[in-house]
Amino acid sequence: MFSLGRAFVPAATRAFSTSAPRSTKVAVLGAAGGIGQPLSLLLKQSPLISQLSLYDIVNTPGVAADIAHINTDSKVTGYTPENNGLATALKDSHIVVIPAGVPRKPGMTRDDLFNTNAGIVRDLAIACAEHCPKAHILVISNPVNSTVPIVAEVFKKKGAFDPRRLFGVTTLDVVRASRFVSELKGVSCEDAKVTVVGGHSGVTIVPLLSQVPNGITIAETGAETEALIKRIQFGGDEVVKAKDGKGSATLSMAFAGARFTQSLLRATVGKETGVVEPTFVQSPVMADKGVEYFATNVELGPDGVKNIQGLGSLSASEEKLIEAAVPELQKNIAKGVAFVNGSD
Ligand SMILES: NC(=O)C1=CN([C@@H]2O[C@H](COP(=O)(O)OP(=O)(O)OC[C@H]3O[C@@H](n4cnc5c(N)ncnc54)[C@H](O)[C@@H]3O)[C@@H](O)[C@H]2O)C=CC1
Ligand SMILES: O=C([O-])CC(=O)C(=O)O
Repeated sequence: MFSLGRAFVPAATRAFSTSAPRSTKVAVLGAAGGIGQPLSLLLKQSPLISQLSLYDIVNTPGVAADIAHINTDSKVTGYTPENNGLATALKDSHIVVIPAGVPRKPGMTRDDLFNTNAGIVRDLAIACAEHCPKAHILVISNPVNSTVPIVAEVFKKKGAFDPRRLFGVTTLDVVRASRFVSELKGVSCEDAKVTVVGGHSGVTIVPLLSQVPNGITIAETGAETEALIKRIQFGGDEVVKAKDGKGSATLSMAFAGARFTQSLLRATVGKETGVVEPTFVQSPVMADKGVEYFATNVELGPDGVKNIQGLGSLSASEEKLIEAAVPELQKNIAKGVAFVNGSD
């Protein structure tokens, strides 16, 4: 489990710095945005990163200059499209995190972002496949259920696809679910661990509340449980509404994105074993239902995806939630695949 104290405070940086690898470059694409800036700030605190490479179409020099003054050991560089900036930003990257693209406004679904974000993600994926084909690609840009297949199809066309290295970042769903359960039950977030599976939009977000450990019991049915499930599935809308036209979750997403990136670094460069995070990956779990990508808990290893965990035992209500997620996921995934394959 990610822990601020362990991973991100300067004291921990000093404690870990002697064993940190000499050259681990992490690139953030969309680094000047609402998510990109705080995410880059949090990543600057990671002792497992030696170079933080910040790319955006605007404003990156300022963001990079600012973050570069923080006295942790990593070097920060900023790039815009000028002077072949994207290629330089990506070259030799171990991880590329992608929060580039537009966020929702009230009344929009994540799928409504497809028309703008699909092209942005496709073009960035082409650049990744050309300049850092072995990098781990972490997709934050929505709609995640479609943008992850877009990246996969681009990499397949370039002969560079390795499903162990492509991740849709769904960490915010478990971060939220944990917080909501802790509020409802009056328990610590540390204890309120919620497995969330499926995808990253509305009904495709499926919390497995019957599996919450540590003696926390949540009724299978009833108004309280229904409201909790709805809140987890539509937590993003809560933020979009509160921001009232000024975007969607940025700070909690930066926290979640930093947690996932740090976990992947711990497993890949830190060679730590037993690192498990939920993530939307090419997965056998629902393949027999025609769903090629699916989020479950995944054990991360030196090459990325090491072991995709199954669903465990489900209540009858959870079976129904998964059934409801399947057609939506099929549609979202097919849309992403068609976008790349129809765009030659
Ligand atoms: N996976 C998840 O759980 C979450 C995903 N998101 C998604 O993350 C994305 C970004 O959200 P925000 O940071 O709030 O948006 P934002 O608009 O504040 O920032 C996006 C940044 O992307 C940059 N950008 C646009 N086109 C680019 C390109 N071709 N190359 C590089 N950079 C480019 C923009 O200049 C801007 O700085 C949205 O699609 C949003 O829906 C948001 C929250 C949670
Ligand atoms: O709701 C949105 O559009 C942003 C997002 O993915 C989230 O907050 O989970």
